[in-house]
Amino acid sequence: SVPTLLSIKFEFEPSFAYLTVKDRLPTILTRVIDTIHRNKNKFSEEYGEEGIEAEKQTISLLSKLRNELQTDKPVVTLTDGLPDTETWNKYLERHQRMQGDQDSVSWFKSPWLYVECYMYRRIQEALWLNPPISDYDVFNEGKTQSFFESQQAVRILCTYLESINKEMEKLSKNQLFEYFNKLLQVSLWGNKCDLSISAGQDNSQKISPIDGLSSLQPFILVDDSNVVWSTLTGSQRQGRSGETTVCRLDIVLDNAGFELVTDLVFADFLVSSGLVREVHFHGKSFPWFVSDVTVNDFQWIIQQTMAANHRLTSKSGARWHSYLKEGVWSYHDHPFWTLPHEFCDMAADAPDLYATLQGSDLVLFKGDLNYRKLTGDRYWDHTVAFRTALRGFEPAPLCSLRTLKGNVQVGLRPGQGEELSSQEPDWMTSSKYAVIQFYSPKAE
Ligand SMILES: O=P(O)(O)OC[C@H]1O[C@](O)(CO)[C@@H](O)[C@@H]1O
Ligand SMILES: [Mg+2]
Repeated sequence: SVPTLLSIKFEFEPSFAYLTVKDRLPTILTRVIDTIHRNKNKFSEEYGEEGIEAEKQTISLLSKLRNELQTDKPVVTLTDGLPDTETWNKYLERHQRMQGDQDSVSWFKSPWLYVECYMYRRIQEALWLNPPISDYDVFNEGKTQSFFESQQAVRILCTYLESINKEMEKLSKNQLFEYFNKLLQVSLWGNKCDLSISAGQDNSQKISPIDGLSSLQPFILVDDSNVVWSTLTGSQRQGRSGETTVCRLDIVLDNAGFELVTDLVFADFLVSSGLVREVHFHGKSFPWFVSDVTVNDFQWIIQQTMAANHRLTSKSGARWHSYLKEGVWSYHDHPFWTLPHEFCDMAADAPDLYATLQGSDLVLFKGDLNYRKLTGDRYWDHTVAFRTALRGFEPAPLCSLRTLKGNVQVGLRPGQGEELSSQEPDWMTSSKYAVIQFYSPKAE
Protein backbone atom coordinates (compact mmCIF):
# COMPACT_ATOMS: atom_id res chain seq x y z
CA SER A 1 0.00 0.00 0.00
CA VAL A 2 1.06 3.62 -0.58
CA PRO A 3 2.42 5.27 2.59
CA THR A 4 1.02 8.59 3.78
CA LEU A 5 2.34 11.99 2.80
CA LEU A 6 5.03 13.56 4.99
CA SER A 7 3.15 15.80 7.38
CA ILE A 8 4.49 18.35 9.83
CA LYS A 9 3.33 17.03 13.20
CA PHE A 10 3.15 13.34 12.39
CA GLU A 11 5.83 11.33 14.08
CA PHE A 12 7.97 13.22 16.44
CA GLU A 13 8.77 16.84 17.03
CA PRO A 14 10.91 18.51 16.00
CA SER A 15 10.95 16.84 12.58
CA PHE A 16 12.77 18.62 9.72
CA ALA A 17 9.31 19.37 8.29
CA TYR A 18 8.21 20.88 11.60
CA LEU A 19 11.35 23.02 11.92
CA THR A 20 10.97 24.10 8.29
CA VAL A 21 7.44 25.45 8.84
CA LYS A 22 8.09 26.75 12.37
CA ASP A 23 11.44 28.47 11.76
CA ARG A 24 12.73 28.59 8.18
CA LEU A 25 9.55 29.61 6.34
CA PRO A 26 8.83 32.58 8.68
CA THR A 27 12.49 33.63 8.30
CA ILE A 28 12.18 33.49 4.52
CA LEU A 29 8.94 35.54 4.70
CA THR A 30 10.56 38.16 6.95
CA ARG A 31 13.42 38.46 4.46
CA VAL A 32 10.88 38.93 1.63
CA ILE A 33 9.06 41.67 3.56
CA ASP A 34 12.38 43.35 4.36
CA THR A 35 13.51 43.19 0.73
CA ILE A 36 10.30 44.83 -0.50
CA HIS A 37 10.55 47.54 2.17
CA ARG A 38 14.19 48.24 1.35
CA ASN A 39 13.16 48.79 -2.28
CA LYS A 40 10.41 51.30 -1.35
CA ASN A 41 12.27 54.22 -2.96
CA LYS A 42 12.92 52.22 -6.11
CA PHE A 43 9.18 51.55 -6.45
CA SER A 44 8.23 55.17 -5.81
CA GLU A 45 10.85 56.37 -8.35
CA GLU A 46 9.59 53.92 -10.96
CA TYR A 47 5.85 54.08 -10.30
CA GLY A 48 5.24 57.16 -8.11
CA GLU A 49 2.28 57.08 -5.67
CA GLU A 50 1.07 53.79 -7.13
CA GLY A 51 4.42 52.20 -6.33
CA ILE A 52 4.34 53.37 -2.72
CA GLU A 53 0.77 52.13 -2.29
CA ALA A 54 1.63 48.77 -3.88
CA GLU A 55 4.61 48.36 -1.53
CA LYS A 56 2.41 49.07 1.51
CA GLN A 57 -0.39 46.71 0.40
CA THR A 58 2.02 43.90 -0.49
CA ILE A 59 3.77 44.12 2.87
CA SER A 60 0.48 44.03 4.74
CA LEU A 61 -0.61 40.90 2.80
CA LEU A 62 2.75 39.22 3.51
CA SER A 63 2.62 40.15 7.20
CA LYS A 64 -0.87 38.65 7.35
CA LEU A 65 0.47 35.51 5.63
CA ARG A 66 3.33 35.21 8.16
CA ASN A 67 0.85 35.61 11.02
CA GLU A 68 -1.46 32.92 9.58
CA LEU A 69 1.55 30.58 9.32
CA GLN A 70 2.92 31.25 12.79
CA THR A 71 -0.49 30.89 14.46
CA ASP A 72 -1.39 27.72 12.54
CA LYS A 73 -4.44 29.26 10.88
CA PRO A 74 -6.44 27.28 8.30
CA VAL A 75 -5.09 27.45 4.74
CA VAL A 76 -7.32 29.77 2.68
CA THR A 77 -8.27 29.92 -1.01
CA LEU A 78 -6.33 32.08 -3.49
CA THR A 79 -8.08 35.18 -4.81
CA ASP A 80 -5.87 36.46 -7.64
CA GLY A 81 -7.77 34.78 -10.50
CA LEU A 82 -4.74 33.52 -12.41
CA PRO A 83 -4.67 30.41 -14.68
CA ASP A 84 -3.56 28.14 -11.83
CA THR A 85 -5.73 29.71 -9.09
CA GLU A 86 -8.59 27.30 -9.53
CA THR A 87 -6.23 24.32 -9.54
CA TRP A 88 -4.83 25.47 -6.18
CA ASN A 89 -8.31 26.01 -4.71
CA LYS A 90 -9.52 22.63 -5.95
CA TYR A 91 -6.42 21.03 -4.39
CA LEU A 92 -7.30 22.68 -1.07
CA GLU A 93 -10.90 21.46 -1.34
CA ARG A 94 -9.57 17.93 -1.96
CA HIS A 95 -7.49 18.08 1.23
CA GLN A 96 -10.36 19.58 3.24
CA ARG A 97 -12.62 16.75 2.07
CA MET A 98 -9.93 14.16 2.95
CA GLN A 99 -9.41 15.67 6.40
CA GLY A 100 -13.10 16.02 7.07
CA ASP A 101 -13.70 19.76 7.63
CA GLN A 102 -12.87 23.22 6.38
CA ASP A 103 -10.56 24.32 9.20
CA SER A 104 -8.64 21.08 9.55
CA VAL A 105 -6.26 21.99 6.74
CA SER A 106 -3.98 24.37 8.60
CA TRP A 107 -0.29 25.24 8.29
CA PHE A 108 0.89 22.68 10.86
CA LYS A 109 -1.77 20.04 10.20
CA SER A 110 -1.22 19.53 6.46
CA PRO A 111 1.18 17.70 4.16
CA TRP A 112 4.57 19.45 4.29
CA LEU A 113 5.00 19.53 0.50
CA TYR A 114 1.62 21.23 0.14
CA VAL A 115 2.04 24.06 2.66
CA GLU A 116 5.63 24.81 1.61
CA CYS A 117 4.58 25.14 -2.05
CA TYR A 118 1.45 27.06 -0.98
CA MET A 119 3.58 29.66 0.87
CA TYR A 120 5.55 30.50 -2.30
CA ARG A 121 2.28 30.75 -4.27
CA ARG A 122 0.82 33.10 -1.63
CA ILE A 123 3.92 35.31 -1.84
CA GLN A 124 3.25 35.56 -5.57
CA GLU A 125 -0.44 36.32 -4.93
CA ALA A 126 0.52 39.25 -2.70
CA LEU A 127 2.61 40.71 -5.53
CA TRP A 128 0.18 39.88 -8.34
CA LEU A 129 -2.60 41.66 -6.45
CA ASN A 130 -0.45 44.80 -6.42
CA PRO A 131 0.50 45.93 -9.94
CA PRO A 132 2.81 47.68 -10.77
CA ILE A 133 5.19 45.59 -8.68
CA SER A 134 3.62 42.26 -9.76
CA ASP A 135 6.71 41.08 -11.61
CA TYR A 136 9.17 42.09 -8.93
CA ASP A 137 11.38 39.07 -8.06
CA VAL A 138 11.67 39.17 -4.25
CA PHE A 139 14.48 36.58 -4.37
CA ASN A 140 16.54 38.22 -7.12
CA GLU A 141 19.08 39.87 -4.80
CA GLY A 142 19.91 36.56 -3.12
CA LYS A 143 20.23 34.71 -6.42
CA THR A 144 22.49 37.30 -8.06
CA GLN A 145 24.60 37.62 -4.92
CA SER A 146 25.14 33.85 -4.70
CA PHE A 147 26.25 33.88 -8.38
CA PHE A 148 28.77 36.64 -7.81
CA GLU A 149 30.10 34.92 -4.70
CA SER A 150 30.69 31.76 -6.73
CA GLN A 151 32.80 33.54 -9.38
CA GLN A 152 36.04 31.74 -8.55
CA ALA A 153 34.33 28.36 -8.87
CA VAL A 154 32.64 29.44 -12.13
CA ARG A 155 36.03 30.36 -13.64
CA ILE A 156 37.59 27.06 -12.58
CA LEU A 157 34.70 25.16 -14.14
CA CYS A 158 34.72 27.06 -17.46
CA THR A 159 38.52 26.73 -17.68
CA TYR A 160 38.14 22.99 -17.17
CA LEU A 161 35.41 22.81 -19.83
CA GLU A 162 37.47 24.75 -22.39
CA SER A 163 40.44 22.47 -21.79
CA ILE A 164 38.22 19.44 -22.55
CA ASN A 165 36.78 21.09 -25.69
CA LYS A 166 40.30 21.78 -26.93
CA GLU A 167 41.16 18.06 -27.00
CA MET A 168 37.64 16.75 -27.72
CA GLU A 169 38.47 15.30 -31.16
CA LYS A 170 41.36 13.25 -29.78
CA LEU A 171 39.55 11.84 -26.74
CA SER A 172 39.04 8.09 -26.44
CA LYS A 173 35.68 6.70 -25.30
CA ASN A 174 37.14 6.02 -21.84
CA GLN A 175 38.44 9.56 -21.52
CA LEU A 176 35.02 10.83 -22.63
CA PHE A 177 33.42 8.63 -19.96
CA GLU A 178 35.80 10.06 -17.30
CA TYR A 179 34.89 13.63 -18.15
CA PHE A 180 31.19 12.70 -18.35
CA ASN A 181 31.37 11.29 -14.82
CA LYS A 182 33.20 14.27 -13.43
CA LEU A 183 30.83 16.85 -14.89
CA LEU A 184 27.77 14.80 -13.90
CA GLN A 185 29.04 14.84 -10.30
CA VAL A 186 29.81 18.57 -10.47
CA SER A 187 26.17 19.14 -11.48
CA LEU A 188 25.06 16.82 -8.66
CA TRP A 189 27.00 18.61 -5.92
CA GLY A 190 26.05 21.98 -7.40
CA ASN A 191 22.67 21.20 -5.82
CA LYS A 192 24.11 21.91 -2.39
CA CYS A 193 23.79 25.61 -3.24
CA ASP A 194 20.06 26.15 -2.69
CA LEU A 195 18.93 29.24 -0.78
CA SER A 196 15.77 27.67 0.66
CA ILE A 197 17.58 25.35 3.05
CA SER A 198 19.74 28.28 4.16
CA ALA A 199 16.63 30.45 4.54
CA GLY A 200 18.16 32.95 2.12
CA GLN A 201 21.56 33.07 3.82
CA ASP A 202 24.64 32.89 1.52
CA ASN A 203 25.09 29.30 0.33
CA SER A 204 27.41 29.90 -2.65
CA GLN A 205 30.15 27.58 -3.92
CA LYS A 206 33.44 28.37 -2.16
CA ILE A 207 35.62 25.31 -2.84
CA SER A 208 36.96 24.16 -6.25
CA PRO A 209 34.15 22.13 -7.84
CA ILE A 210 36.59 19.68 -9.50
CA ASP A 211 39.28 18.98 -6.91
CA GLY A 212 36.74 18.06 -4.22
CA LEU A 213 34.94 15.37 -6.25
CA SER A 214 36.87 12.27 -5.19
CA SER A 215 36.52 13.13 -1.49
CA LEU A 216 32.75 13.44 -2.03
CA GLN A 217 32.41 10.07 -3.83
CA PRO A 218 31.72 8.05 -0.62
CA PHE A 219 28.66 10.25 0.07
CA ILE A 220 26.87 9.19 -3.12
CA LEU A 221 24.41 6.62 -1.69
CA VAL A 222 22.99 5.46 -5.06
CA ASP A 223 25.18 5.83 -8.16
CA ASP A 224 23.51 4.91 -11.46
CA SER A 225 25.89 7.06 -13.55
CA ASN A 226 26.89 4.01 -15.62
CA VAL A 227 23.29 3.45 -16.74
CA VAL A 228 22.95 7.15 -17.56
CA TRP A 229 26.09 6.84 -19.73
CA SER A 230 24.80 3.75 -21.55
CA THR A 231 21.43 5.42 -22.09
CA LEU A 232 23.17 8.38 -23.76
CA THR A 233 25.66 6.32 -25.77
CA GLY A 234 22.91 3.78 -26.60
CA SER A 235 20.81 6.52 -28.20
CA GLN A 236 23.86 7.94 -30.00
CA ARG A 237 24.77 4.60 -31.59
CA GLN A 238 21.44 4.65 -33.55
CA GLY A 239 22.40 8.15 -34.76
CA ARG A 240 25.79 7.06 -36.05
CA SER A 241 24.17 4.59 -38.45
CA GLY A 242 22.73 7.50 -40.35
CA GLU A 243 19.33 7.76 -38.61
CA THR A 244 18.89 11.30 -37.20
CA THR A 245 17.61 10.19 -33.80
CA VAL A 246 20.61 11.19 -31.68
CA CYS A 247 19.73 11.86 -28.10
CA ARG A 248 17.44 14.59 -26.82
CA LEU A 249 18.14 15.46 -23.19
CA ASP A 250 15.71 17.32 -20.91
CA ILE A 251 16.94 18.93 -17.70
CA VAL A 252 14.31 19.87 -15.10
CA LEU A 253 16.30 22.64 -13.43
CA ASP A 254 16.50 23.54 -9.78
CA ASN A 255 18.55 26.44 -8.37
CA ALA A 256 19.99 29.52 -10.06
CA GLY A 257 23.50 30.78 -9.29
CA PHE A 258 26.34 28.25 -9.25
CA GLU A 259 24.08 25.20 -9.62
CA LEU A 260 22.71 26.47 -12.93
CA VAL A 261 26.27 27.03 -14.19
CA THR A 262 27.11 23.40 -13.37
CA ASP A 263 24.03 22.29 -15.37
CA LEU A 264 24.96 24.48 -18.37
CA VAL A 265 28.57 23.21 -18.32
CA PHE A 266 27.35 19.59 -18.24
CA ALA A 267 24.85 20.23 -21.06
CA ASP A 268 27.56 21.97 -23.10
CA PHE A 269 29.94 19.02 -22.69
CA LEU A 270 27.21 16.58 -23.83
CA VAL A 271 26.54 18.62 -26.98
CA SER A 272 30.21 19.34 -27.78
CA SER A 273 31.07 15.64 -27.40
CA GLY A 274 28.22 14.63 -29.74
CA LEU A 275 26.52 12.53 -27.05
CA VAL A 276 23.47 14.77 -27.21
CA ARG A 277 21.90 16.60 -30.17
CA GLU A 278 19.58 18.95 -28.23
CA VAL A 279 18.90 20.00 -24.66
CA HIS A 280 15.54 21.23 -23.35
CA PHE A 281 15.77 23.11 -20.03
CA HIS A 282 12.68 23.36 -17.79
CA GLY A 283 12.35 26.18 -15.26
CA LYS A 284 9.73 27.79 -13.04
CA SER A 285 7.06 30.25 -14.18
CA PHE A 286 7.63 32.54 -11.19
CA PRO A 287 10.15 32.95 -8.32
CA TRP A 288 10.00 29.72 -6.30
CA PHE A 289 11.68 28.16 -3.27
CA VAL A 290 13.97 31.20 -2.97
CA SER A 291 16.53 30.15 -5.57
CA ASP A 292 14.80 28.09 -8.30
CA VAL A 293 15.51 29.15 -11.90
CA THR A 294 13.08 31.40 -13.76
CA VAL A 295 13.46 32.56 -17.40
CA ASN A 296 14.98 35.84 -16.17
CA ASP A 297 17.61 33.96 -14.12
CA PHE A 298 18.41 31.70 -17.09
CA GLN A 299 18.94 34.57 -19.51
CA TRP A 300 20.75 36.71 -16.92
CA ILE A 301 23.31 34.04 -16.05
CA ILE A 302 24.16 33.43 -19.72
CA GLN A 303 24.55 37.17 -20.27
CA GLN A 304 26.73 37.48 -17.15
CA THR A 305 28.91 34.58 -18.29
CA MET A 306 29.27 36.10 -21.75
CA ALA A 307 30.25 39.43 -20.22
CA ALA A 308 32.69 37.94 -17.68
CA ASN A 309 36.14 39.58 -17.63
CA HIS A 310 37.68 36.12 -17.80
CA ARG A 311 38.41 34.95 -21.33
CA LEU A 312 37.49 31.27 -20.93
CA THR A 313 34.32 32.02 -18.95
CA SER A 314 33.08 34.46 -21.59
CA LYS A 315 34.02 31.94 -24.31
CA SER A 316 31.73 29.38 -22.66
CA GLY A 317 28.99 32.00 -22.30
CA ALA A 318 29.21 32.91 -25.98
CA ARG A 319 28.84 29.27 -27.00
CA TRP A 320 25.80 28.88 -24.72
CA HIS A 321 24.28 31.96 -26.32
CA SER A 322 24.79 30.47 -29.79
CA TYR A 323 23.26 27.15 -28.74
CA LEU A 324 20.10 29.05 -27.75
CA LYS A 325 20.06 31.04 -30.97
CA GLU A 326 20.53 27.87 -33.08
CA GLY A 327 17.88 25.94 -31.13
CA VAL A 328 20.32 23.31 -29.89
CA TRP A 329 19.30 24.50 -26.44
CA SER A 330 15.79 25.70 -25.55
CA TYR A 331 14.23 26.98 -22.31
CA HIS A 332 10.69 26.07 -21.25
CA ASP A 333 8.45 26.66 -18.24
CA HIS A 334 5.06 25.18 -17.35
CA PRO A 335 2.64 26.02 -14.47
CA PHE A 336 2.74 22.37 -13.31
CA TRP A 337 6.26 22.81 -11.90
CA THR A 338 4.94 25.41 -9.42
CA LEU A 339 2.01 23.34 -8.14
CA PRO A 340 2.13 21.07 -5.05
CA HIS A 341 1.32 18.01 -7.16
CA GLU A 342 3.23 14.77 -7.10
CA PHE A 343 4.67 13.94 -10.53
CA CYS A 344 2.55 10.77 -10.71
CA ASP A 345 -0.36 13.21 -11.19
CA MET A 346 1.28 14.88 -14.24
CA ALA A 347 -0.22 12.60 -16.90
CA ALA A 348 -3.73 13.45 -15.66
CA ASP A 349 -3.26 17.08 -14.55
CA ALA A 350 -0.75 18.30 -17.20
CA PRO A 351 -1.01 15.88 -20.15
CA ASP A 352 0.73 18.40 -22.47
CA LEU A 353 3.80 18.52 -20.25
CA TYR A 354 3.80 14.71 -19.86
CA ALA A 355 3.69 14.37 -23.66
CA THR A 356 6.58 16.84 -23.95
CA LEU A 357 8.73 14.72 -21.63
CA GLN A 358 7.75 11.56 -23.54
CA GLY A 359 9.64 13.06 -26.50
CA SER A 360 12.89 12.92 -24.56
CA ASP A 361 15.58 10.21 -24.48
CA LEU A 362 16.61 11.14 -20.95
CA VAL A 363 15.13 13.50 -18.34
CA LEU A 364 17.39 14.74 -15.54
CA PHE A 365 15.62 16.01 -12.41
CA LYS A 366 17.76 18.35 -10.34
CA GLY A 367 17.46 18.71 -6.63
CA ASP A 368 15.55 17.85 -3.52
CA LEU A 369 12.12 19.31 -4.22
CA ASN A 370 11.94 17.45 -7.55
CA TYR A 371 12.89 14.25 -5.70
CA ARG A 372 10.15 14.85 -3.14
CA LYS A 373 7.66 15.26 -6.02
CA LEU A 374 9.03 12.21 -7.91
CA THR A 375 8.48 10.05 -4.81
CA GLY A 376 5.32 11.83 -3.65
CA ASP A 377 7.06 13.06 -0.46
CA ARG A 378 5.80 9.97 1.40
CA TYR A 379 7.00 7.74 4.27
CA TRP A 380 8.45 5.07 1.96
CA ASP A 381 10.73 2.43 3.46
CA HIS A 382 14.29 3.15 2.28
CA THR A 383 14.51 -0.19 0.46
CA VAL A 384 11.40 0.38 -1.66
CA ALA A 385 12.28 0.42 -5.38
CA PHE A 386 12.56 3.84 -7.05
CA ARG A 387 10.09 2.61 -9.66
CA THR A 388 7.50 1.82 -6.96
CA ALA A 389 7.82 5.30 -5.45
CA LEU A 390 7.37 6.87 -8.91
CA ARG A 391 3.85 5.37 -8.94
CA GLY A 392 3.52 5.23 -12.71
CA PHE A 393 5.39 8.46 -13.50
CA GLU A 394 7.51 7.14 -16.38
CA PRO A 395 7.41 9.49 -19.39
CA ALA A 396 10.96 8.53 -20.43
CA PRO A 397 14.23 7.25 -18.97
CA LEU A 398 14.83 9.57 -16.04
CA CYS A 399 17.47 10.28 -13.42
CA SER A 400 17.42 12.28 -10.23
CA LEU A 401 20.56 14.24 -9.32
CA ARG A 402 19.84 15.19 -5.71
CA THR A 403 21.59 16.14 -2.53
CA LEU A 404 19.49 14.91 0.40
CA LYS A 405 17.66 17.80 2.10
CA GLY A 406 14.28 16.22 2.91
CA ASN A 407 13.01 13.17 4.80
CA VAL A 408 12.42 10.77 1.90
CA GLN A 409 14.91 8.38 0.30
CA VAL A 410 14.17 5.12 -1.56
CA GLY A 411 16.13 2.51 -3.53
CA LEU A 412 18.73 1.87 -0.79
CA ARG A 413 20.27 -1.49 0.06
CA PRO A 414 18.79 -3.36 3.06
CA GLY A 415 20.31 -1.91 6.25
CA GLN A 416 21.93 1.08 4.48
CA GLY A 417 19.41 3.58 5.89
CA GLU A 418 19.56 2.16 9.39
CA GLU A 419 23.35 2.26 9.36
CA LEU A 420 23.31 5.94 8.34
CA SER A 421 20.68 6.79 10.96
CA SER A 422 22.81 5.19 13.66
CA GLN A 423 25.80 7.31 12.64
CA GLU A 424 24.11 10.59 11.63
CA PRO A 425 20.45 11.26 12.57
CA ASP A 426 20.25 14.16 10.05
CA TRP A 427 21.74 12.22 7.10
CA MET A 428 18.60 12.86 5.02
CA THR A 429 18.51 16.63 5.56
CA SER A 430 22.12 17.83 5.82
CA SER A 431 22.81 17.86 2.02
CA LYS A 432 26.00 15.92 2.87
CA TYR A 433 24.71 12.85 1.01
CA ALA A 434 23.47 12.57 -2.55
CA VAL A 435 21.99 10.19 -5.13
CA ILE A 436 22.29 9.65 -8.88
CA GLN A 437 19.11 7.57 -9.17
CA PHE A 438 17.94 6.28 -12.56
CA TYR A 439 14.81 4.55 -13.86
CA SER A 440 13.83 3.60 -17.38
CA PRO A 441 10.40 2.33 -18.41
CA LYS A 442 12.19 0.89 -21.47
CA ALA A 443 14.30 -1.34 -19.19
CA GLU A 444 11.16 -3.07 -17.78
O1 LIG B 1 16.63 23.39 -4.14
P1 LIG B 1 16.26 22.03 -3.69
O2 LIG B 1 17.37 21.06 -3.84
O3 LIG B 1 15.02 21.53 -4.35
O4 LIG B 1 15.99 22.07 -2.12
C1 LIG B 1 14.85 22.62 -1.61
C2 LIG B 1 14.93 22.61 -0.13
O5 LIG B 1 13.80 23.14 0.37
C3 LIG B 1 13.10 22.18 1.10
O6 LIG B 1 11.83 22.23 0.66
C4 LIG B 1 13.17 22.45 2.54
O7 LIG B 1 12.69 23.70 2.77
C5 LIG B 1 13.68 20.86 0.84
O8 LIG B 1 13.10 20.24 -0.18
C6 LIG B 1 15.00 21.27 0.45
O9 LIG B 1 15.62 21.35 1.61
MG1 LIG C 1 15.56 24.75 -5.26
